Amino acid sequence: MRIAVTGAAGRMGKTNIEAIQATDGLVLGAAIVEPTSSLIGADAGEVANVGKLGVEVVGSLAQVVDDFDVLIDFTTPKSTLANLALCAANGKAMVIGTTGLNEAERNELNSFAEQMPIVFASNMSVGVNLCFKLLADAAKALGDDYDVEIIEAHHHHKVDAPSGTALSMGEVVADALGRDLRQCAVYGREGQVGARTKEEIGFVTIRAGDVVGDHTVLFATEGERVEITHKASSRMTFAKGAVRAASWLAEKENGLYDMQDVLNLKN
Ligand SMILES: NC(=O)C1=CN([C@@H]2O[C@H](COP(=O)(O)OP(=O)(O)OC[C@H]3O[C@@H](n4cnc5c(N)ncnc54)[C@H](OP(=O)(O)O)[C@@H]3O)[C@@H](O)[C@H]2O)C=CC1
Ligand SMILES: O=C(O)C1=N[C@H](C(=O)O)C[C@H](O)C1
Repeated sequence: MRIAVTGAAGRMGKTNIEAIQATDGLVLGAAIVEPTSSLIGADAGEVANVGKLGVEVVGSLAQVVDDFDVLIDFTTPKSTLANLALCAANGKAMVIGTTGLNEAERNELNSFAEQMPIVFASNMSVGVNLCFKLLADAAKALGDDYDVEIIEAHHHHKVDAPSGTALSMGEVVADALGRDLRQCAVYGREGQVGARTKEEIGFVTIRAGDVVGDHTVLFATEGERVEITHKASSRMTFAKGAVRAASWLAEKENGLYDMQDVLNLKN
């Protein structure tokens, strides 16, 4: 299977190329960077520090549309939507890890899934996807007596907040408790905000140094606290998930899938 990687010079793009290179049955078909990038023409393997791969970095996905079967895209919401349009028009599948999409952008992504198979997940790691399951169980067992707060930490380059994973965790917990996250989320607190309401789900964002990605969901009541924590120490955990999703997508029907589908964690 031939895989294309957009954002090929980014933190995840480079790691995805490394993971493709290390996976039997997958080959890098194309590597795409921004049209203004000085890396256009370079060897994609050299950009990703895995040695020459004989794939020239290009500045436009349209230019290489015949060179791949599945696109792995970890870029920006605007770039992801443009790439979706091109892949839908050309019968390609996509694995999308981009976070920070607003509601309208999410809806647009969802509608592309009628025309093509898509795996879209805020976090491709096995551990976080297991945590989603544990969180639903914990929220159902603990119920409304426990305050829920979600704390996430990432490196100082990250541009969206809260992280996509923190928001997904919030959605899982809110669903399990019969709440609508859009109504009960509280993003940071400052000043005379008043006492906490029972319903709210609070989000705390830390941006510092080179933290790859830490997430904790805290359930607290009088007398005890339960914390479910995941810590990523290497981006390779996300890249391995992305290439696993790309292989899994082969022969899949059009539709929107997530990593729970890929990992068979839904039951
Ligand atoms: N789902 C998951 O498991 C994970 C998701 N992520 C998400 O992935 C995204 C990327 O993260 P990260 O790699 O750290 O970010 P980076 O900024 O390192 O990489 C993004 C890359 O996309 C490139 N890009 C932007 N627009 C275009 C375009 N129009 N065409 C081609 N390339 C483009 C950027 O190029 P330039 O630098 O030239 O602007 C950059 O190289 C984020 O949304 C992040 O939250 C990250 C890790 C795991
Ligand atoms: O930007 C990152 O780095 C990460 N982004 C994803 C998110 O927003 O949840 C996943 C991971 O935590 C790393």
